[in-house]
Amino acid sequence: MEKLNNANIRSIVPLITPDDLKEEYPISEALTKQILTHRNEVRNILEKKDDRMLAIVGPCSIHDTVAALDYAQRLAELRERYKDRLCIIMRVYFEKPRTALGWRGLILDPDMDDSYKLEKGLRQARKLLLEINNLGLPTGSEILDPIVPQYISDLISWAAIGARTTESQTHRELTSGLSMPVGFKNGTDGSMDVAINGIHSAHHPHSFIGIDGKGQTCVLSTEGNKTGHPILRGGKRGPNYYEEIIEDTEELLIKEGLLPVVMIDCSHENSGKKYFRQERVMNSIMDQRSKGRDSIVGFMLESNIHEGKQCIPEDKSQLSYGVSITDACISFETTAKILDSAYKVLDK
Ligand SMILES: O=C[C@H](O)[C@H](O)COP(=O)(O)O
Ligand SMILES: C=C(OP(=O)(O)O)C(=O)O
Repeated sequence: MEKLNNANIRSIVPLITPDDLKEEYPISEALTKQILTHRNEVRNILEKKDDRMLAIVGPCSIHDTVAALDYAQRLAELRERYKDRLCIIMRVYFEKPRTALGWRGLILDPDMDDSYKLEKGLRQARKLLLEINNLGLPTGSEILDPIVPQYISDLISWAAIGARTTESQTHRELTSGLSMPVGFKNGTDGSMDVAINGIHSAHHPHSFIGIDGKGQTCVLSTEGNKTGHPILRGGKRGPNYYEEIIEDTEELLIKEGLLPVVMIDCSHENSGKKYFRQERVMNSIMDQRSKGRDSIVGFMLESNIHEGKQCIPEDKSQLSYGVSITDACISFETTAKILDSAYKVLDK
């Protein structure tokens, strides 16, 4: 007989609970204090109580945790070297929102073969976040699935809502309950109003359905998250890191009763998805900062050990080490050069 319920569901498999995963990979008291400090650093920069710039730097997506830790060790050195002018946070993206179809990220599909071993993905993600934070390096990630934060968000110091979900009620409500500062990307079409509406919505308390640490379905009632800020990532009409656009955005934010602060994503439509153009965007950002436009409080770079991107091969042993399997990235060498130049501008 034709099924009435779950007609299109192939299987339902129970998943480890957030509490059980946290027991396997616990956060120490020292790390808890460190992450609270890192989140406060980010908040202070966003509130302009600290004039350093936020630098969210790292791979478009994590697919190889060994290479990610190798990258983190290199970035941790730069964080320490430039800490008086830059607050460097590693981009540790485990979930990929897709325009249509494509690999969904390490948590959903760690083996990159549509086998969707989620429990393995969650374990790898939590373990890696602990390892990176243990280097003294804070982590930043996109929040995509509304349940996943219960498993890993205690290890994240800054988060983003992506361009494809910035208009989503679910993500705005979810953000209102998140503990770290959260940026909203402008929409894929370039619209800033969806990001501003997202920031306003997330400021407020909400109630929605979620799970607790034991995996029990619950009504979650939130306090509201007051740390929302826009992330300019360009759109269908082109880049939005130019001076006039930043000026207009500042005016819009003030009119909306928000602090005139923005973060600029050097990648995506700000670089026309040409990874090498990120350096050009950074040059403009730093030129604007040097002329006094301190509303630009941060930037994002998609960077990996080696530049470019690769397709996911059938035989995973053929993957090139330290090369992105989603958007193309600049190399670590170029990243170090860009961060050094940014530091010199800010140090004047
Ligand atoms: O940052 C990564 C990608 O831009 C995003 O996940 C969308 O990717 P897609 O357009 O290749 O699906
Ligand atoms: C998907 C991303 O960006 P956006 O939401 O701006 O496309 C990303 O930063 O990985």
